[in-house]
This record gives sequence, structure tokens and C-alpha cells, in this order.
Amino acid sequence: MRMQALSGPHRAVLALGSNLGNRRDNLQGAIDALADTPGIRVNVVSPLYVTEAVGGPEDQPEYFNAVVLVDTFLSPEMLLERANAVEEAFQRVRTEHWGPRTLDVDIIVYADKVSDDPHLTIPHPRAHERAFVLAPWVDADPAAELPGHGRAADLLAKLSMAGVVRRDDLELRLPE
Ligand SMILES: Nc1ncnc2c1ncn2[C@@H]1O[C@H](COP(=O)(O)OP(=O)(O)OP(=O)(O)O)[C@@H](O)[C@H]1O
Ligand SMILES: Nc1nc2c(c(=O)[nH]1)N=C(CO)CN2
Repeated sequence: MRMQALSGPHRAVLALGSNLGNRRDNLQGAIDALADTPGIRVNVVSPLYVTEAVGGPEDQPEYFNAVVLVDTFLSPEMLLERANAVEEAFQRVRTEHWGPRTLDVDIIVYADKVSDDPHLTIPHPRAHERAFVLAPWVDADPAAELPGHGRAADLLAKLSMAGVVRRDDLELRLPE
């Protein structure tokens, strides 16, 4: 068995999205499952945003989006594996590219790592142009930086907020 030394903890930012089923419960379930993972500590849960679907088929339901800030001892690859396992646990149905899904978990940044590996691109290749990622992230961490792109708040200021609505009445919890 290949042994790997633990390193870290490393800060990472995960973006959550759901536009099928009970979207709030799906996001909260993802947060709880991530927090239950040995080697992941969820430090901050952003406000929840209701957002118009970007791309994909027309007439998709709106997304619920949020961001979590974590500290992790998992490597980026292990974190992606765990993110994919959490998606599977929610029986994500992946029929169409950018089509509706019960749960999507993306790695936005991992420490200050930059990688263009298509299996795991860090920072996430579309995060800098997505208000549905940047808005909750900036709420959770106003000083956030996207390596290679600059401050998340500056990137967000250049984007339209049309169809991106913060919903403080739909709260997500930080698990105890
Ligand atoms: N930073 C990343 N976070 C999550 N998945 C990534 C990342 N970089 C590359 N991937 C790869 O992308 C693959 C496809 O992801 P997925 O089908 O969820 O894309 P999507 O969510 O539909 O679109 P988008 O990537 O635009 O959010 C994953 O299996 C994963 O290997
Ligand atoms: N509003 C919104 N649109 C999307 C989203 C998302 O999470 N929110 N995710 C996508 C693919 O990951 C494609 N489009």
C-alpha cells in the first residue's frame, strides 16, 4: 500500500449547487456530509443564493448556490473524490451537459495551488466569471483571492447580478 504523509491543513473553497428536488435540503445535506468527513473541517457556510441557471437547456429550474470554506488534510485529488462521492450520495442524475442536477460540488480553490489538469483544474476554470460562485464566496470571505485572477470582490464587481438573489430567509447551518 502506498503511504502518503499528511500535510496541512490547507484552506479550500467549495461551491455547491442544486436545481432539482429539495434544493435547500440538498445543500445542507452536502454541508453535513462534508463536515462528517475525516480530514475536512467546515469553517464557514455562506449565505444561500437563488440564481438563474447559466448555460444548459432552457427552462431549467433556478439553482440554489452556496460556498463553504474548509480546512482540509485531504490532497486536492482526495477532496475531489470526496466531493464526487457526496454528489453520488444525492443520486445526482447527470443526463445533459450543464443540465439540471440534485447536487454539484466544485472545488474553487485549494491553498494557492494552480493546476490545468482537466481532471482537476484549480482554480475552477469558470469561477472568475460566475456571480453565483463569487457572490456567496465574497460574503463568506470579503478578502478572498482567486489565484491568477485577483480579488474575488473585484471580479464580482465586473459581473451582472441579474438573476443572482441572496436569500437570508433560507439559512444554511454550520454543523456543530
Ligand atoms: N475544480 C474542479 N472541481 C470539480 N470538478 C472538476 C474540477 N476541475 C475539473 N473537474 C472535473 O470536471 C468533471 C465534470 O464535472 P461536472 O460534470 O460536475 O461539470 P459541471 O458541474 O456540469 O460543469 P462546471 O465544471 O462548469 O461546473 C469532474 O468529474 C471533475 O473530474
Ligand atoms: N445559476 C447556476 N447556473 C449553473 C450552475 C450553478 O451552480 N448555478 N452550475 C452549472 C454547472 O456546474 C451550470 N450553470
